[in-house]
Amino acid sequence: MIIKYGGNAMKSQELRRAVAAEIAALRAEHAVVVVHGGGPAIERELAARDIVSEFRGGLRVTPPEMMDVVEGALCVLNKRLSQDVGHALGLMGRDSGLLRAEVLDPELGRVGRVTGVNADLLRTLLGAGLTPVVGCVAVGPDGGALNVNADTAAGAVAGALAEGIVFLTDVDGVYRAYPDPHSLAPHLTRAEVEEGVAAGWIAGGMIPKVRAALDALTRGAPFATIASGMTAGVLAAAARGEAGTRITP
Ligand SMILES: Nc1ncnc2c1ncn2[C@@H]1O[C@H](COP(=O)(O)OP(=O)(O)O)[C@@H](O)[C@H]1O
Ligand SMILES: CC(=O)N[C@@H](CCC(=O)OP(=O)(O)O)C(=O)O
Repeated sequence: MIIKYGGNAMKSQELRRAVAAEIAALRAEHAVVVVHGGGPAIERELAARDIVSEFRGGLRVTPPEMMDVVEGALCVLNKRLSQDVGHALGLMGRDSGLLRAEVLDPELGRVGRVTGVNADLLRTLLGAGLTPVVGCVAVGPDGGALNVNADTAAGAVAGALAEGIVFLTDVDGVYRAYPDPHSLAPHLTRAEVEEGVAAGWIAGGMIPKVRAALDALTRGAPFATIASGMTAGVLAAAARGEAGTRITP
């Protein structure tokens, strides 16, 4: 199972440790790959350098000189997360071509579109009893780093391994009338997701998540679920289809 773990589900050290404990518990029954982002950690490092960043279509415009700061922040987080999870190996997408990418749009700078995943490396690590913890920086055709939205990176990994994925975030799933928690959709089809994005009831940071979920399903993942990282037992429940919003083809 692939777990996408992003900024909103790691707001405090307590939450980070709680999610790590959930992941460790899930390993008793499932081989697990963690793919993480860390928007707030990136923001902190940029702010410390008086750098203001701009988002277009949910993606951080990443000029070349900003890339080192983004990568540095994610690398530090990667080591913390893999230590929290235990029996883990923290890697960036740049290691051994784990995530290969090309420039998505020159206007966005060093932002990548994933073109390949080294699934064999992930299978080797899993076979050795290690949990890969993957940071969302890919290697580009020029050998340099590319900044990939972590939802997109996680969806690509789930598709490459043809395994289910859970996107952990700070809401219980996709609401039909955000932020009314009673409007949580337990299931959404591809057509309903497309309608939600077009109509605007799926917005902001939820758009890359549902798009990555659909991409994973297209590539062969058996399920894609969006769920809250703040709920105890969420991963086991999501694996059974009993938590969050499960997106189906
Ligand atoms: N229909 C919706 N249902 C739930 N959340 C939504 C919806 N539309 C937009 N959102 C927003 O998407 C956010 C989750 O995306 P994001 O902040 O990028 O999460 P993360 O940092 O965990 O990747 C929610 O906190 C909420 O503000
Ligand atoms: C291109 C792009 O936008 N990359 C993201 C990568 C981190 C990320 O996606 O982190 P969350 O999962 O916490 O949102 C960024 O720079 O913020």
